[in-house]
Amino acid sequence: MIKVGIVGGTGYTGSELLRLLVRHAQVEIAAVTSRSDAGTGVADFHPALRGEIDLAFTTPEAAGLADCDLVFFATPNGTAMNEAAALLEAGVRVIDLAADFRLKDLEVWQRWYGMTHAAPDLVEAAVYGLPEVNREAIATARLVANPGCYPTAVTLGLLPLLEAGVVDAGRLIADVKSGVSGAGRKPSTALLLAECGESFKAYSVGGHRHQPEICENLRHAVGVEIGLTFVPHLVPMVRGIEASLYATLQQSGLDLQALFEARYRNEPFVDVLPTGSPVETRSVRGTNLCRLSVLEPQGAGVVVVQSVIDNLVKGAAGQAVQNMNIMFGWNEATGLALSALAP
Ligand SMILES: NC(=O)C1=CN([C@@H]2O[C@H](COP(=O)(O)OP(=O)(O)OC[C@H]3O[C@@H](n4cnc5c(N)ncnc54)[C@H](OP(=O)(O)O)[C@@H]3O)[C@@H](O)[C@H]2O)C=CC1
Ligand SMILES: CC(=O)N[C@@H](CCC(=O)OP(=O)(O)O)C(=O)O
Repeated sequence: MIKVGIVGGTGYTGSELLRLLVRHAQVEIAAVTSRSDAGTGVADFHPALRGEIDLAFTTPEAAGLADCDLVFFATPNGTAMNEAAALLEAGVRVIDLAADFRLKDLEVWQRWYGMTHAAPDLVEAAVYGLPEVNREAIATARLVANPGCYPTAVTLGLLPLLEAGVVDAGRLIADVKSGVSGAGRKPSTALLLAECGESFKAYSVGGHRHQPEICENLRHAVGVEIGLTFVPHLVPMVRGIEASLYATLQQSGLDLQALFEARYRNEPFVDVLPTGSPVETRSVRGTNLCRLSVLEPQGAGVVVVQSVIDNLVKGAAGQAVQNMNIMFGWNEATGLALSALAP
């Protein structure tokens, strides 16, 4: 049994961590923080957890995080970078669900996140927590940068094509849609039902901070420069990401289905669907799965990959638990045997 702390237990990814960790056989939740709800019972705040947890939220300062074996930061960007060094020094392992340690290029990070990095030394030491690429490094990591939700869906979808060198890496397109929980629980007018319900829109078309994260992932994995047009959209649903990915094939006559099946054959959380199967977010809702489909419509030389995840699970908390399992040498799927909530 290890002791874990969760910083940010009232947010959407913190809630999802709680849902997964209360039933995790190897974990004791020792502390859950919220500055605004300190003193409130965790199960009073999250009624779905009644009978599962007997703790109250504390402030981060009073949480005794240095006594934990592992601390998850489910906090806004720019939070963990101020706290991680002291925890690591105290022997605590850290998984940050935000973007503080995701990009190795600090200049790019500072431009996109609009702040000066408080712990540049730790950026180098951090391991990007995408198990399908970095499993070995995650196993020995003290600090894991949990990937972004869009980058998880897009990277897993494009990786087999780029690793095999069969598409033009300079002209990739990711047309991606997210449910509103991707924006977090903090109130904003744009996320009111009357603003985003019965409507569908693209946003950040001119540039989104996940584009450099995806490019860095793919460049790191395959060693070639990546050109990617990434356009996110907001869909009036709560959970889920669907990524439609387009790439120009440089070879003909490929068995794309076999390529994808071979790449992910041993991956517990990537499911390559049979050709022609429906690819829908509800098939992964509440699970840690990424489901993929690959096609070359009309044999026209353009490959279309569809990738679906639950942004709060494989896109955040589930992937963080998967990383924890790897870091502590447990079966990677511990606590993650989840059925999809469909319909
Ligand atoms: N939502 C998603 O689908 C995904 C989110 N992420 C990332 O995960 C992180 C958390 O996201 P999400 O759960 O949606 O965010 P929320 O806005 O829903 O929750 C944020 C949580 O952090 C706490 N918090 C805020 N500021 C601080 C601070 N300075 N110090 C300590 N605690 C703080 C809040 O509680 P309080 O203010 O009371 O302390 C709250 O519990 C973000 O970085 C996000 O970008 C990553 C992948 C997917
Ligand atoms: C729908 C929506 O608003 N999505 C968020 C994704 C946020 C997120 O998860 O950001 P990180 O992964 O970088 O922490 C956005 O586009 O800003």
